[in-house]
Amino acid sequence: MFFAALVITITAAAAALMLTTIIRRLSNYKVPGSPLGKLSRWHYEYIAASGQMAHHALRSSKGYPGPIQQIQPTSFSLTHPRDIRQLLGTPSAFKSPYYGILKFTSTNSLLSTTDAQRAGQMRRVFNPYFSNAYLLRMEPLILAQGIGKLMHRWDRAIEQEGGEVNFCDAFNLAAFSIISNLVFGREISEEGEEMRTVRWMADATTYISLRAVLRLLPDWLFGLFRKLPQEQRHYMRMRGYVERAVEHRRTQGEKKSDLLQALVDCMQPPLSLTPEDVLAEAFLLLIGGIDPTAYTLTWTLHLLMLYPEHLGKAQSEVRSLFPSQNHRRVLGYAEIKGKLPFLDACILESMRLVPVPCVQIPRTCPAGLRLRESGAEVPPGCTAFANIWGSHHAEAHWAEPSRFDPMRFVDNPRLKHAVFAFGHGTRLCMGKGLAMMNMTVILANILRTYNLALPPGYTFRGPSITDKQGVPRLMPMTQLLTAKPRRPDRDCRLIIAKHTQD
Ligand code: HEM
Repeated sequence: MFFAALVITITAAAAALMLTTIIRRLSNYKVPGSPLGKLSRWHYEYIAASGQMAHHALRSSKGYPGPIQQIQPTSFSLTHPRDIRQLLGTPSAFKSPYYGILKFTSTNSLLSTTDAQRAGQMRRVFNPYFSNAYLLRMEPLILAQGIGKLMHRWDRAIEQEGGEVNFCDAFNLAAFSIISNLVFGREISEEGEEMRTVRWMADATTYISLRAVLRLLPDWLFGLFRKLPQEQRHYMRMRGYVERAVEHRRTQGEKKSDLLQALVDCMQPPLSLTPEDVLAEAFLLLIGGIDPTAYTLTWTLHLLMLYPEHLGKAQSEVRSLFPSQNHRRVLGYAEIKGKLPFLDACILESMRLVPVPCVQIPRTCPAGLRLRESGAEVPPGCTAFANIWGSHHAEAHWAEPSRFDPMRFVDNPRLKHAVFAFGHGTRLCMGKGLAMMNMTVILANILRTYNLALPPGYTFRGPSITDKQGVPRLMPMTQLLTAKPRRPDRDCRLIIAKHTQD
């Protein structure tokens, strides 16, 4: 009797506690949001781990329920560009512990650290190597390794293979060559070797991305997915590549003046980085430097191919300013910077439509952060996600958001401040200048030199070329940490021919 009463009392108490928690959570913070998300953090973790973050961010911005939404019991998502700028521009809104999933090795890098002091120190170490002056000095190397080698291969493909090329592979290879020479002072020399390295790199980033999103799941579930033999093997190869570069630099007598040397020098006081710390930073430069640049280029060229009117316009712009009497001369950044407004707009519009490396950028909120647009005060210690994908597609901010329309930036240059593909504020991407230089130079030279056509039997869209709104459909995408084409072997092919008349 006594035990029965005890069990009933405990059960009733537990039920009452659960009910109060549910009611408290649902009525918590008077902002819109899905009840599931308000009740439990697992709903959103599942969305992230299943690669649906972009889809979810998009869905949450459709119909625009307002500038702020609750996505977890203590997490909010911000969609208005002004609120995003305010959040990312607030120095005391530190990176949230979510960044822990972005550890490339066993220690934190600049990207994953939530320690603002350590981040400040590392940014000061990196800064001189991303300055305009340094990049201009290194331009001959960047051009030779990137567009120079790419055009050499494409010219050969015209002569030997009927002009069929894969632009996704070409951009990965170009980005890899530039970073391995600029950062590590190393060449990937033989032709066969180059393509194999690029495949290892793609597998390594898949492994890192999967490991990152699976870390959102409970440990036991992560354990089940841990075995990805090929991806893991290739991750280890790339790790070996970075380790050997660091080790070689540490042990060789001669000092160089590059990023790797700057990192190796940090092993001395005052920073006293451990070898694992140096490895983590070097790995960040490799992966952060290659993946986003190569895939932003891939999406931009894909979009230009889907919209022939914009392709034609971009080609005319570069060809009329820089006639191609001498095909062998590669256009450099100093020559074209600021002179190709339409091409600049195409790159920006592509980064708006597909902001490759970021869906949501999370920050831990400090006390007293009142958002100007929503008027909400996010409770201190809670996570606020800058919903980049959602903001870039919100109908409240963009006319026909799913359409690739570079003219929107030509007509209204101020709109560029609402594009956050490189982040914003104190933790803005360090490689923005290098990436813009690479992307502009590569695209301008391709558009000037080659005529581009889709190969026969180019079928990713199946029977319907456009979506319900009449907008050309993008090739299928895999969205883990970065947005990549799902079938680059099928969907990133082009037939190229040399352009001969201006
Ligand atoms: C189109 C190309 C690129 C895009 C779209 C891009 C985008 C981003 C984004 C969104 C972040 C994170 C911002 C945040 O978490 O708040 C970031 C961070 C970073 N990126 Fe990039 N990135 C690109 C190319 C590069 C390149 C070429 C490098 C250098 C080799 C680079 C180095 C870094 C570094 C070091 C950070 C960490 C900065 C910090 O946490 O303070 N990125 N990038």
